[in-house]
Amino acid sequence: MSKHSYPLFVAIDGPAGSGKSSVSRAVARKLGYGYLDTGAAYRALAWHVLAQHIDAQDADAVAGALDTFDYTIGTEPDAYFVRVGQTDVTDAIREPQISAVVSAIARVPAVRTHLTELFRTIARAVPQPGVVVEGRDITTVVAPEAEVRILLTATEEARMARRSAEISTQSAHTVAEQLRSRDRADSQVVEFMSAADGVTTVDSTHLDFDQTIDAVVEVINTARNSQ
Ligand SMILES: Nc1ncnc2c1ncn2[C@@H]1O[C@H](COP(=O)(O)OP(=O)(O)O)[C@@H](O)[C@H]1O
Ligand SMILES: Nc1ccn([C@@H]2O[C@H](COP(=O)(O)OP(=O)(O)O)[C@@H](O)[C@H]2O)c(=O)n1
Repeated sequence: MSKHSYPLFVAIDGPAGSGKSSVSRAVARKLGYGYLDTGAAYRALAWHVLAQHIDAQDADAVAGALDTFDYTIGTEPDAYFVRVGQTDVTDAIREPQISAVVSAIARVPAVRTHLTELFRTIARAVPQPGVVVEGRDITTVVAPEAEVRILLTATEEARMARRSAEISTQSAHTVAEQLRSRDRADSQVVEFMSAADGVTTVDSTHLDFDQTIDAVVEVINTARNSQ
């Protein structure tokens, strides 16, 4: 199959709370593209590991859990869902107990290799003319050849404030501490705090949500026009 029969690949990376999921989904909706949230797969595997009473710190046991990991995700921006087997885990994977162990799951090399392949397969299969794929290592590992590569950033202060506004069950202090410690753990595995060569940075610190969407769409349009 020639390269042009695949959807246009928009790769977006960034730290927790930078707006990757919400902005990517809105951009996909606006452009009529598919949307792939890769963090959901790491979270769903963490959910599966906990459901199987596997120790999340036991790398071999976590890698073993991939054999029974039956994962489905919706790539329509308006019909997002995440399933493991027959169980809808869309909301369950956002719970604090999942966020607390997901970095341990994500540092297992066999997990990263397996999920990276899965992301490439899912992204290629979307029916739309393009796909927005967001995570931590999309611009660098999953799709370094992507037509559009963006690092979405915001100051730590802005990211913490946005995330704690979403979570009412925990104090702002707890949310900030957990986010900071997850970013620290994730940074040891993949680089997502600074842009790799050829990656365009969009800093949303002083942009509101709609302005951030416009900034990302502009990067996509510029890249498309130069191809
Ligand atoms: N530019 C922005 N200005 C204000 N709020 C934003 C902006 N971008 C994202 N948000 C909000 O911040 C929160 C975190 O965004 P989210 O997409 O979950 O981040 P990530 O996927 O990077 O962790 C959401 O409530 C989202 O609506
Ligand atoms: N491409 C990716 C995406 C997520 N992840 C891992 O999955 C976790 C959850 O990702 P997420 O995108 O849902 O996290 P948020 O930033 O949205 O809270 C991250 O903390 C990473 O440990 C990863 O390692 N590589």
